[in-house]
Amino acid sequence: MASLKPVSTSLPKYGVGSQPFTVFIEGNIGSGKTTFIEHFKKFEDKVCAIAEPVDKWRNFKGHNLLELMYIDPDRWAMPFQSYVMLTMLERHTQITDKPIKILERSLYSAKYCFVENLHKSGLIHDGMYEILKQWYNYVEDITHVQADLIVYLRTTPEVVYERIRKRARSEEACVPLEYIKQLHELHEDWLIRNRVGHNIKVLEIEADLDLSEIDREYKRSESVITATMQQQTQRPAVTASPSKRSDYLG
Ligand SMILES: Nc1ncnc2c1ncn2[C@@H]1O[C@H](COP(=O)(O)OP(=O)(O)O)[C@@H](O)[C@H]1O
Ligand SMILES: Nc1nc2c(ncn2[C@H]2C[C@H](O)[C@@H](COP(=O)(O)O)O2)c(=O)[nH]1
Repeated sequence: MASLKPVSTSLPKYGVGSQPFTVFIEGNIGSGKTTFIEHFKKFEDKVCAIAEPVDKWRNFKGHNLLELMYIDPDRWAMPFQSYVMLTMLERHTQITDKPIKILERSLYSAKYCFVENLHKSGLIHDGMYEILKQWYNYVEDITHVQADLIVYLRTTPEVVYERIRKRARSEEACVPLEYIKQLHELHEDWLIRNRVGHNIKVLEIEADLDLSEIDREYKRSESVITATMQQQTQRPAVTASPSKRSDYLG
């Protein structure tokens, strides 16, 4: 059978020019991403804030895929990851008329942290891993993923482990500290050591700070988001019309 031709690099990607300045909020489980995004809801006239679709994962046509992934990863980690990819891609391509889009997590944390960890831990077979990687490569070949800034809620595993226990999400009841440590190192490889060689600006937030002290970090991130947007609008707008970039926080 003739081999499929590779996707032509000359074809325009789906979604080019359709997305505004886009920020990913990344961090370990329990690092405070949802709480951080709630803080930005007060800028709702300028910010389209999109939470991670955990509810979709916990009830997909009556199936709790998140729970199935945790209790039977050999069987359910792969289908769970494929549904994560679908739901995250829906968010990356979601249209908004607001000048700033803030996403909780991204295709990239699923790829570089969770899928990597499942494979390193032997919870997904090499064949499954290769299928998922090929899906990621194809999706990135044909779809424009707007990524202008990553806000990394940097934490220590022990701190977030306690937060997860207090939050007491039933599906996470059996998550061991070792799993959180593995995810921490993969976030550090990706966002601090830049082992994947991405060129997205990363803002590191001290997310171990308690709720009573972290406000200063939220304020700092507002300033960096605004400043990064201004720097970008001084360069020719490549992937979104300048009009989408005219407004700022504040
Ligand atoms: N800075 C913080 N200090 C202490 N607890 C926090 C902080 N941020 C969030 N939490 C709490 O920790 C738990 C996880 O926060 P959440 O925002 O759901 O994290 P994520 O979305 O990253 O999993 C929640 O119970 C939340 O109330
Ligand atoms: N196996 C995977 N699990 C994932 C992925 N993305 C999120 N998750 C899990 C981790 C948590 O139990 C829950 C929500 O994450 P929070 O950090 O918001 O608490 O979903 C993934 O890609 N693979």
